[in-house]
This record gives sequence, structure tokens and C-alpha cells, in this order.
Amino acid sequence: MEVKVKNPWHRPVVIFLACVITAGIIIMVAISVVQYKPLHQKYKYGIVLDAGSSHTSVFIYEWPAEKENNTGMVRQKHTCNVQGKGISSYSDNPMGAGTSLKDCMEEAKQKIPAHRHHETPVYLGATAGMRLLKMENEEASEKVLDSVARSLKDLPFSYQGARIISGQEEGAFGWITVNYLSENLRKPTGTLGALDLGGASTQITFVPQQEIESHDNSIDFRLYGNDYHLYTHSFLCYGKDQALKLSMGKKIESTPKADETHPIELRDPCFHPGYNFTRTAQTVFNTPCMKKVKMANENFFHVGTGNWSQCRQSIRKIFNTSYCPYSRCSFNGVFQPSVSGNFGAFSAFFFVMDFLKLTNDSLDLTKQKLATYCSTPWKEIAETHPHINKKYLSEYCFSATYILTLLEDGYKFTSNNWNDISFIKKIGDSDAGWTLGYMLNLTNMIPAEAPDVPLMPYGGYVTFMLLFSLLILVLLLLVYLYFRRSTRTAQKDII
Ligand SMILES: Nc1ccn([C@@H]2O[C@H](COP(=O)(O)OP(=O)(O)O)[C@@H](O)[C@H]2O)c(=O)n1
Ligand SMILES: [Ca+2]
Repeated sequence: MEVKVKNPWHRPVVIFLACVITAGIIIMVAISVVQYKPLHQKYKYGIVLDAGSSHTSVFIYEWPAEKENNTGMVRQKHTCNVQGKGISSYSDNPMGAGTSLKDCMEEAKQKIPAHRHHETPVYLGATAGMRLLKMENEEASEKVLDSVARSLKDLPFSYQGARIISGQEEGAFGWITVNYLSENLRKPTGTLGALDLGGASTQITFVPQQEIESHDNSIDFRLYGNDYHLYTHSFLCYGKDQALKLSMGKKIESTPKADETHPIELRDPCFHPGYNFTRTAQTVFNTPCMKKVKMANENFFHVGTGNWSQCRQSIRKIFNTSYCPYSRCSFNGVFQPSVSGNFGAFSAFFFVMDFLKLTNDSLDLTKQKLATYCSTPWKEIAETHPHINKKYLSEYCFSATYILTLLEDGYKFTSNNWNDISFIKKIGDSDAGWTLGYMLNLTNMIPAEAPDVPLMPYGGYVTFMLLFSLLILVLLLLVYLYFRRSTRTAQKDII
């Protein structure tokens, strides 16, 4: 006998529910395939040594193992400052350069889980101090690099090289670091220019509004599917320590000697009134940034006069602005388009301006405050900061005046765009500097094209899957109940 369902229009409902369930299962399977996520987050590590002119720092970075190509995923886990001066100061004792790294590398072994050691890349990049040593004594610079390389190869990490990076690389990787950390690289919105002040060189890097007229200053990247056309320049000898030597050297050369028996008295407006030290000319002229002078073995009296505007005038003399083979220049005949957009100024730009609490004022107020600081007697300055190394303390007036002169007269910032400059040390957990960009580049962690991204964030994915499963269960339950009811009704009808 034929079984008749009592209510025939229920059939489309059943077909509809069956379709919804099938579609639901297909969607869930499809999302599971696209959305891969390991249950346990594993981290990978990388080490970069920044062998600067004044000191060496070790940076340890970490990132989730499965997210190498995601912007902003690499963060600084730990940093260690190597005791003593930079590796270029070991020219007379190259072995000492390698030994100096031991303590910090021991710390790195503790910070990185042992099972990751063998796959953790370690890179050493040396900057302007080693560029200068190479100019002065190539053999000594090679010995120093050999020594640090040997020391790093002895470690359980994956040694990837120790080399002097170019000024262009230093500028470009500093720019990549600040823009990676600010998560600017995957958005079509603006980027952040990078200003790096070291002891021996300084770098300026930004996306210009106008054409780059000199090939040497142009650098092109394709990052996450976006093209970047950058202007960059590194001024060797214009880091703050070398600039001080250039400036003092110029003053010494123009200071007449009273007589043959008495040392020169260098009256220096960039040092506080009451500051009075005897120095050897060797400490000023021991650099390939200046031509050697005859008086290298002589002493001179270094006497502070604390006059900011005169200090500024004296610093202007180390910038040659008398010739420019392009439509516009910064100084020393170097092409520079007009600065545009926001800038992050880091390393010594930050250390100096932060120490003097000059990071948040207008250009005019910064000048006023600095003028007052420079004219403060040395005795008062030394008493206010008893724990700060006297050499560093005595140089802040010069350094800050140099920073202002470099930014205003050199790079042509004005009071209108002064506040586009942010003096920064870190972005999030990570230091601004070239090391992160260098590692991202060498580990191919910034692809040229945008990497495939999961359909939805992990949290959203889990919630979606749970709700969808619940919905399907409810639908299945409804279908079951419906069939049970229909069968019972049919049985009743038969009876
Ligand atoms: N806490 C700190 C650390 C460094 N610095 C200065 O920052 C500069 C860092 O330069 P660097 O060693 O990276 O030298 P480059 O090789 O980059 O020219 C040096 O002039 C240091 O004296 C500072 O003023 N305060
Ligand atoms: Ca540096």
C-alpha cells in the first residue's frame, strides 16, 4: 500500500533543509582548507650585531614560526650592549674585537631555546667606524672582521656573515625598520622618513615628491606588492663624534698661536663656560675625515665659552654649501629633494634631544632652551648630573647644536615642518635602527608580492566554525524530528 505523507508541501521544506546542511558542510570544509592554523604557536629567532663606531649592540628578534611573511610580526626579544668601544677601536688588537662579543653571545644562548640554536641566523653588520678604518688601514679592518667572524662561527647558531654594510644599505634598512614597525608597508597611506645619527655617519631616507637627480641616491623596493622609490644619503664623517672633530679641527687651524712655547688656547663656544681641559691635537686629528696636520703631537687648551649662536656659526663651517651640481642640494654638493612627510629621528638624534628634553617643542623654543643650556656654567652642569660620564656630559651642547644645524641648514627643515620630526627610540618593543630591516631582508621575510592571508582572523575562524556547527546540529535535529513526526502520522493513517 502506498504511504501518503499527510501534508505534501512539507517536502520542499525537507529539500531546503537538506540543501542548507550540504552547503554548510561544504563551506566548513572549504574554510578549514583555506584557514590553516597550528594549535601551538612556535617561535623562531634571528640575531643581528650592530657593530657601530662607538659600540656594538646585539639584537635578538623573534617571530611566530608560521607567520614569517606577515607584516609587523617580528619583534625585538632582547638586546645586549657589548662592553667597551666599537670594533673599529681594536685595530691594534684585532683578537680583542672577537673576544669582546663573548658575554653578549652567551646571553643570546640563554635567551633562545636550545632546540632553535642551530637554525637561528646570526649576522654582523659594521657601519661607519669600520668604513673609516678600512679607508685608513684596510689590512687592520680585515683582521678585525676576521676576528669577529671567528668568534661568531664558534657559537651553536647559524653564522651568516660579518661585513661592513654600505651607507646606502644603512639608510634603506633603517627606513624599512621604521615602516615595518609602524605597519605602513601594506597600506597605500604614507610612509615615515628615517633620520639616523651615529657617531661617524648620518643617514637621511624618505619617499620624495620630486625626481631623484642622482642615481647614487635612489633606491627602489617592491614590498608586499607595493613599489617604493626612495631617496637616501649617508654622510660619512657627519656622525656626531666625527662632526665634533671636524668642527674642532677647523677652529684649531684658524686659531693663531700666541708664541712658540705656549700651547694653543682653543676658545670653544660649543662648550660650557668654565669648561677647561688640556687635550692633544691627536685626539682631534686621528681620523681620515680630516687631512693630517703637523701639530698632531702638541697639546692645546680646550676652553668653553658657552655661546650658542657662535657655536652654530662654527658648526655651519663644516657644511659646504657653496656648490651644487643639481637643482638643489643638502650640503657638500649632495643632491637632496625637499623633505616631505613625517620623519622618525633615532639613535643619537633621540639620545641627545631626549637628554636635553627637547623632543616636543617648536623649533624656536628648542633654540631658546638650547641657548640657555649652552650658557649654563660647566660647574653647575657637572653638579646636576654627577653620575654621567664627564666626556659625554660636556658634549651635549655641541651635539644638540649640531643636530639643529644639520636638520635646518643641512636637510632644510624649517619651523613649519620641524614638528613633522618625531624623536624616537623604539616603535612598540623594537628599537628603531637598521638591524631589523637588514634581517628581514636577508631572511626574505618581506616578500615582493603580498603574501596569501587567511580568510579571517583565527579567533573569528573558531567562532564561525562553532556557530556553524551548532546551526547544522539544530537543522539535523529539526529534520530528524520532522521525519519522526511524518512517519508516525503515516503509520497512524495506515492503521
Ligand atoms: N645612550 C647612548 C648611546 C649612544 N649614543 C651615541 O650614539 C651614537 C651611536 O653611534 P654608532 O656607534 O651607532 O655609530 P655609527 O657607526 O652608526 O656612526 C654615538 O655617537 C654614541 O655616543 C648616545 O649619545 N647615547
Ligand atoms: Ca649606528
